[in-house]
Amino acid sequence: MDRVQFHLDRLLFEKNMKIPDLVEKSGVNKNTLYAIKKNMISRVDLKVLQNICDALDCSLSDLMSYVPQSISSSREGVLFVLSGPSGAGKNTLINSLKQNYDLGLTFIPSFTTRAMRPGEVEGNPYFFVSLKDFEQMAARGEFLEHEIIHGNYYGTHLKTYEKTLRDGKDVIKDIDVNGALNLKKTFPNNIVLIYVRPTVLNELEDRLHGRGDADEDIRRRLERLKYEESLSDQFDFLIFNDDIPTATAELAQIIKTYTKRGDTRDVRSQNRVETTYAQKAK
Ligand SMILES: Nc1ncnc2c1ncn2[C@@H]1O[C@H](COP(=O)(O)OP(=O)(O)OP(=O)(O)O)[C@@H](O)[C@H]1O
Ligand SMILES: Nc1nc2c(ncn2[C@@H]2O[C@H](COP(=O)(O)O)[C@@H](O)[C@H]2O)c(=O)[nH]1
Repeated sequence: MDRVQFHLDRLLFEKNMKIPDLVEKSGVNKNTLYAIKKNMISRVDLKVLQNICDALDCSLSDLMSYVPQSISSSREGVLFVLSGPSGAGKNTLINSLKQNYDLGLTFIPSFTTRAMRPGEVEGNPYFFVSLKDFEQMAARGEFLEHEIIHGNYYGTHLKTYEKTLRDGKDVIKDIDVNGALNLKKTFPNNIVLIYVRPTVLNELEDRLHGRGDADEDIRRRLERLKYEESLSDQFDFLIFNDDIPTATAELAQIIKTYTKRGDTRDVRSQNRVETTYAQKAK
């Protein structure tokens, strides 16, 4: 597996640029850029990296990350990742699962720079840190992956994931689409990616209003919807969260299938469930 991962795809999206724009701005060969974008390059000149970073006005840690062998080869626990548009109900389903099913899942809080919402506390669902502290943690390589989403930073804590999965514990966490797909490269054999959305996407706005989000924040969150939807077919399952108990049951069913005691922990070898609501996305 690729333990060095490039994030050029995301950076281009964020800068609203295409490969030809970057060729022009960086002077780097088109084929090299495509290979980096697809994470299909095994060696690269430092000057090339420098030119790309200059052209995108980003740091090397924005462009690429490194996953240590110790974590990339972990096969112990299974990591269930919920992604999807803001307001889809990912956290609602995780909480509903905790309350209604005893599946022995561990939830690992991420670190974020966003402000606490009413009802949230330190360590649940996040560790809330300043931008400076987050950047220092990122520079020290403490994150398995990190992303800027809706203007805030979010990061998964490498050591905690390493220990929890190595201890054989199954983990559930909501992660944005980029983070989810990056984690799939890190844990190709013991990750299940689940995309959550309401059948009618227009409902998202009402849900976010209902949650108490500010108008400006809602606008920013929904701006990402098209991008998120464009990646949904890369997920293993799609859950339509229209009715919370039904969607929770679908989620529980997927999890039970992958965590049966006595089964191999290599989730690739297990059959996937197909039900009315939880559909294999491809
Ligand atoms: N099936 C549903 N029907 C109606 N409302 C729902 C449903 N599921 C969740 N909600 C409500 O929608 C709002 C957003 O849900 P939630 O915070 O779980 O979304 P999320 O996907 O975790 O969002 P984000 O990505 O912004 O963290 C909450 O107020 C929640 O109560
Ligand atoms: N890439 C990552 N995405 C994360 C992480 N923790 C949460 N998230 C995602 O961020 C958005 C916004 O969350 P909110 O709590 O501010 O509404 C949502 O899509 C989460 O799934 C993380 O560690 N890495």
